[in-house]
Amino acid sequence: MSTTSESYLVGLIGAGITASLTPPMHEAEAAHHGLHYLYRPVDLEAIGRPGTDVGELLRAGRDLGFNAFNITHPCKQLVLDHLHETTPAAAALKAVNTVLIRDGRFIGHNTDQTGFAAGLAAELPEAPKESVVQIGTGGAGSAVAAALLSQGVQALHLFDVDPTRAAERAQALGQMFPHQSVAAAGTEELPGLIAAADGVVNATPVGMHHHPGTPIDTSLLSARQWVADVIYLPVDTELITAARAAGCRVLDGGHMAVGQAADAFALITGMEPDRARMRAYFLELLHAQQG
Ligand SMILES: NC(=O)C1=CN([C@@H]2O[C@H](COP(=O)(O)OP(=O)(O)OC[C@H]3O[C@@H](n4cnc5c(N)ncnc54)[C@H](O)[C@@H]3O)[C@@H](O)[C@H]2O)C=CC1
Ligand SMILES: O=C1C[C@@](O)(C(=O)O)C[C@@H](O)[C@@H]1O
Repeated sequence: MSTTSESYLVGLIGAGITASLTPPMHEAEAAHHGLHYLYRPVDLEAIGRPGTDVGELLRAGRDLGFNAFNITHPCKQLVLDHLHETTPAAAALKAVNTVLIRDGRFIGHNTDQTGFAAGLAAELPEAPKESVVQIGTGGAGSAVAAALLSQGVQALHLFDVDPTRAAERAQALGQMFPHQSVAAAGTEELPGLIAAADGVVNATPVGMHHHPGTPIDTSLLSARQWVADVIYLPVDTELITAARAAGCRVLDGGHMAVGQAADAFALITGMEPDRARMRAYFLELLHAQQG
């Protein structure tokens, strides 16, 4: 038996997340810390609820004794209206993926941003950051762009097949980071920007198992550059593989997946997780899932 002060009850609210690897990552790390910790996916598709029910589900979770929730697609923006407090970074991004429940109040954080930033700092600590090109400016891309700027990228060039989205993101991020340069890039200037950049980041779905290919012409890459991907299905995307072959340093998408989970775990428990151990377990889970 355990009381609410001795155990943790956590959930993930989102659509199509029943097979997510985040719940087992949290539970395995908690076991290493000797914690009673249960983490349940609350799959909107499985329970037939729309994303707009996220506030109702949060309040039900609070009443049932949950300590925290991760929040994912399609609720990262919808949840904002239901929070009592939001960190300045998450408020600026207008996206929350972690809600702590403290004294009945909901406090929103964004560990997608901090998780990507932590992976970049740990894996590519010496990476030059004068100029970076990021492809894709959707949900994950917004958090990644803010992470890149928070890590000191001086000039960030954003490209998206939806140029309006890239322009809006560039403007919003420019306001968040007024001392750095953020600009939307056009199709014609992209090859030149990629060839000249210190780093190239993919935040599109291109490269996933069901969406093969690379989002850029990889012949533009050279050994002095670093390349990051957000995709982790597979971990070794065509982009990461081509970048490695060109001699580039790489950051695969598994680092963001583990980083967001590790940062949420730290916020929920107040304990520092062993990130290398979480990464090793994550890779084990991925391999098992792929048979
Ligand atoms: N590692 C992690 O923890 C996470 C990884 N992801 C990955 O991020 C990927 C993107 O997810 P979201 O941002 O949620 O999707 P999204 O649909 O919100 O954004 C994708 C963006 O990429 C753009 N895009 C698509 N193809 C493009 C191309 N060829 N060139 C330029 N832009 C292109 C779209 O117009 C859109 O703006 C997912 O496929 C997933 O694999 C997502 C969340 C967390
Ligand atoms: O978007 C994601 C991915 C996720 O939903 C998952 O299933 O691993 C977990 C969320 O915390 C994170 O923000």
